[in-house]
Amino acid sequence: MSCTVASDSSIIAVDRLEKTYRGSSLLRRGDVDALQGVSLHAEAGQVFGLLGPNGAGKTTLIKVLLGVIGATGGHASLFGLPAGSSDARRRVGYLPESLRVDRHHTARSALRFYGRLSHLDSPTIARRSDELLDLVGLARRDRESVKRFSKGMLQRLGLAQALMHDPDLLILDEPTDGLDPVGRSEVRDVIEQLRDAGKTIFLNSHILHEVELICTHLAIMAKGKVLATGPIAEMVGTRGSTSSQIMVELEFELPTSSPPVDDGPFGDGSFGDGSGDDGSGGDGLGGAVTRERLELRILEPAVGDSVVWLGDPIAAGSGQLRFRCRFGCEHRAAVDEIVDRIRGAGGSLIRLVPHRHSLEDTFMRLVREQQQDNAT
Ligand SMILES: Nc1ncnc2c1ncn2[C@@H]1O[C@H](COP(=O)(O)OP(=O)(O)OP(=O)(O)O)[C@@H](O)[C@H]1O
Repeated sequence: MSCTVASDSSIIAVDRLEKTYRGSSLLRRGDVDALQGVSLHAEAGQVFGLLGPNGAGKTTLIKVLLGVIGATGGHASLFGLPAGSSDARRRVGYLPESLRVDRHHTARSALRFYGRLSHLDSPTIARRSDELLDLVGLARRDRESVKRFSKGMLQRLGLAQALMHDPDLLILDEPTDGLDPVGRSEVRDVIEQLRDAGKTIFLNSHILHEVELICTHLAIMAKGKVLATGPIAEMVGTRGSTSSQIMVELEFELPTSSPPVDDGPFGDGSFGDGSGDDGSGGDGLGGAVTRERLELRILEPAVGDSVVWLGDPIAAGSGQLRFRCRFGCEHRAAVDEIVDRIRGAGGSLIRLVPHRHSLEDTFMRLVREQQQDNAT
């Protein structure tokens, strides 16, 4: 899944970047390798999320991109220009994790202040302020003291300040952190509008759900390393995912007239023998049903013989038992096989919903694998 080849349209290109914070013998503090060969790239129009647990190196990477600190190895560029150079910096808007706007400001006077910092002239400041206050939903509260603003409103004002000089790239440090659900959704709406307007956005977050909702592309970091990077659909989907497991939710009915497990509806009380010798290819399938319980079992070379679902009917009526189960298997053929067997036993399929892996599944697996690697 790792894909680090920069192209001509790369807005951000990071290549084997390293950053070591030097320790101090006086303070008995050792060196910290915050970035250990980080490579990633973001293209124009992407919303690129940097996801990682505390201490992963996300803020350090953003600081290097903004030129706040220098790298100790590797290379980082924005728009093909060295990260931190004034030409690159001019084309970037930045929203820090907690922007402190002086309490005496109104939203409009704050934007005037930031516009002047960006050396914009007064007519441009007035025009951009109108556009941006409208975009972030503060047009009607523009002359109110920011003292009365909620955290969400302050964050939206922060987005407006980052956009004053109409940058090509927006870098957002934890843009929804500390906001309530309403505030988060409002900030997300603004980011989505910017994405639709074609802005490139690079954001850093440890909120998995937010990243999944907003981002088109992603890098997962832990302990100074990129564990995976690519389009978000690949990170959470089944196709091309680092895990090929398919999660399936299945709802079906079986006739109640079937005898109990020892002499069940699948001939000898079970279906399949799990050996793979039953014409189901390499993926054997086993299962058993009684009036009360149904057991689905899949034998696959990758996972071995395992009971994947064992459960009670969710409803009974008019000669039918209804079951709902959710299970994971490595091969699509196994899903087809289960469906065929249910039909073959006189059952009928009500629903079959393939589930994507959640980003959390992918994230937790990668971080756990890294922890295991470090432990060995
Ligand atoms: N100025 C510094 N001096 C020494 N070590 C530092 C400094 N800044 C960060 N670190 C260390 O570098 C590592 C990466 O920190 P960084 O803040 O980049 O991670 P992060 O992913 O942004 O974490 P968080 O989500 O907690 O902000 C951590 O071990 C941190 O303690």
